[in-house]
Amino acid sequence: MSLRVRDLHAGYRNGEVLHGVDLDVEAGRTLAVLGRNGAGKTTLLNTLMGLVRPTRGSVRLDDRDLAGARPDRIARAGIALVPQGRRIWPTVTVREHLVLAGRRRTSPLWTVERLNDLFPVLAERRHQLAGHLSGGEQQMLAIARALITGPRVVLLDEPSEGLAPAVVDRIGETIDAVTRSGVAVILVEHDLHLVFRVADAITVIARGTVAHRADTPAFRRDPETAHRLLGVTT
Ligand SMILES: Nc1ncnc2c1ncn2[C@@H]1O[C@H](COP(=O)(O)OP(=O)(O)OP(=O)(O)O)[C@@H](O)[C@H]1O
Repeated sequence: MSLRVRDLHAGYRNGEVLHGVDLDVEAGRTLAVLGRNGAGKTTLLNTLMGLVRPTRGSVRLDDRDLAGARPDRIARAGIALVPQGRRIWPTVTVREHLVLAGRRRTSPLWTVERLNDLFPVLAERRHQLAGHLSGGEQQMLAIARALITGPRVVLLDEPSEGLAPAVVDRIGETIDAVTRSGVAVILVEHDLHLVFRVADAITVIARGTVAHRADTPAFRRDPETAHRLLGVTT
């Protein structure tokens, strides 16, 4: 399985945001997408999911081009988004989240039992309202809700946002478990500690284009590039 994105253009009424993005990710690998605020990372994930309509380019999952397809068709083809801010439903229980998402299941890879093993806290709290979970637990639920649909590619938008370091470590372990199952991950993330821990490769977006690409060890050996493109000291 591979996802190949070529020359992707997309934006909003007030203008184009992505000006021809290329990226590739394979089964069982994690690609991190980095960039300064406003670079277009969320727009990229939302375009891959069909929530923003591309104006040009291709999004090939194996031999199917999904560019321009509706989100439900993209989900059925095997792409799932864990959105920025998690978007869980506060007044719905943990179990109901998984039951509702499980109706859209396209593969039996991630069963409820398997998700319970990966997220024992969600199993314990299955009858609680999601709004009563901690931020970390809500993020686990958002990831579980994506996995239960049986995706081949999971798009994660800033999963560490607002979480304590120990909880971010758990997110890292979760991403490792997801890729070990053969699923590909595209991770948009500001926390470089998490990125360096889980990503095989890194693509940096600047002003809607790919400014840099490297495997993670090479990126770590090049702090000047990280500083120039991201404004951070690694
Ligand atoms: N719904 C929208 N309508 C119009 N413009 C938008 C919309 N969403 C984002 N934009 C604009 O698109 C550009 C890219 O935003 P985007 O959220 O994709 O960046 P980002 O790299 O994810 O930033 P951050 O790291 O802050 O989340 C910004 O200029 C933003 O103002």
